[in-house]
Amino acid sequence: MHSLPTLKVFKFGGASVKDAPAIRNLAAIVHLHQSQGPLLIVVSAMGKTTNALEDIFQRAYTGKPYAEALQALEDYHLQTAQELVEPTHQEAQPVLNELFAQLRQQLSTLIPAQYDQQYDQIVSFGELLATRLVAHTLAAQWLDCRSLLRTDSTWREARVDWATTEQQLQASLPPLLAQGLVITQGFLGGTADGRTTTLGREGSDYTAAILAYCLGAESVTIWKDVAGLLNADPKFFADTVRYPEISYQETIEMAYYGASVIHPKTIKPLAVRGIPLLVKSFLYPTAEGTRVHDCQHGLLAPAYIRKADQCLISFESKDLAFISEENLEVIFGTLAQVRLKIHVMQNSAISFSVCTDFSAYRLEQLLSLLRDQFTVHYNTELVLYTIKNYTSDSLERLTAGRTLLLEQRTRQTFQMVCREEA
Ligand SMILES: Nc1ncnc2c1ncn2[C@@H]1O[C@H](COP(=O)(O)OP(=O)(O)O)[C@@H](O)[C@H]1O
Ligand SMILES: N[C@@H](CC(=O)OP(=O)(O)O)C(=O)O
Repeated sequence: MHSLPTLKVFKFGGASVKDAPAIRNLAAIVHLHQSQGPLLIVVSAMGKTTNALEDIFQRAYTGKPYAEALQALEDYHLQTAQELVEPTHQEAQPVLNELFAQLRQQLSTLIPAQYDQQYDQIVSFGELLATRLVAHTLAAQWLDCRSLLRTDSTWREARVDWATTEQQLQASLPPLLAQGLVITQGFLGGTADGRTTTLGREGSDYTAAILAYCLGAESVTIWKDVAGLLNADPKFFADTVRYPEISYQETIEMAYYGASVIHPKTIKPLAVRGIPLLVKSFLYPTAEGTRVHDCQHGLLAPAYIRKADQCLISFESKDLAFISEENLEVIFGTLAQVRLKIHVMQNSAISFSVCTDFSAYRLEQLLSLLRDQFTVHYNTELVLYTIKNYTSDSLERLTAGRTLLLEQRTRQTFQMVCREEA
């Protein structure tokens, strides 16, 4: 493999490009590091743009009005461009106008019955817009990663074609990086026939890891609004502690259980090639942060992980038959078919329960496929909590005053499903 051993990959997420001051702060961080070797910058959509695009898409797909929401999104981008100093504004405005014209055109010609595919074509505009703005601000090269990051057509959660992606990136990136900074989009990929795919919500961290893996980079840094990888989300827990260093394995488990600071697919490619992941604060860019790498450490402080918007679905066989391997095969097959992922499962004699993300659309599909065979009950607006490396104190802290709908524990990990706090 032709690696770029001094290449650093920086990933800036929605919070770090949410407005003009944030983009200026990004530029300051980049300027600090620019002279230290080649730099590849991965950028997500601005602020909550992906949520806004999801909403606009949903409205357009179901025939509801969306013009106002689309105008607000356009104003948000143009206003941000305007607040950035010249020549960013002059240069970026026609590009943003052109992208919004394309978006309007695509929204008005959505193809029915291709929900997930159409979703990717629309929601991907967030990253296209943000990267244009950042590239103009930094006067840097803009790379459309959809032509290089090859995926299959598993819409909304595309799988990477590693061999093709590696070969294409290795052929294209070194000459570009030799000329200076390169800005590209997180979250997006492209099929062999040129259609846009997305890698799953919050997938830009994963993009950074894919690029680093394929180019044999020195490190990946993800710039966040927190001090590093903490033992809990500070938005929901007081007294969090930062892990100064942590192993790939611990991190992969935390991300898998739902620590949303790192996309769960990010770690594996980095671990395979021994590339460290640095989680750093864009608010305090010179502070230490967290180094995720191949390291040994003692027992870590218990990690509390909160996964909101969960749904607990239980299936009972209609004839009081026991839950058998045959029944489970049907249930698993149907969950896979409607693309609902199981986060926790439990069975009793005649009932089988799974905790999944809530999606009204996918739940309705599931019910229509299984209603004849099973009695299906479900509860929504639930939270799945996990404690890794739990202690009796941490269990007490989390469970006090809560009614649990489901509980499970192994030697290191405790999980419970309960109602969303009011
Ligand atoms: N264990 C954790 N450590 C640090 N932050 C966490 C953790 N779990 C969840 N978070 C949340 O992750 C957020 C940062 O991730 P995210 O919002 O995805 O960043 P971005 O979209 O800007 O890349 C933090 O603001 C914090 O609320
Ligand atoms: N913009 C996409 C991809 C992403 O990774 O975003 P962020 O880096 O802001 O989590 C999303 O919101 O899902």
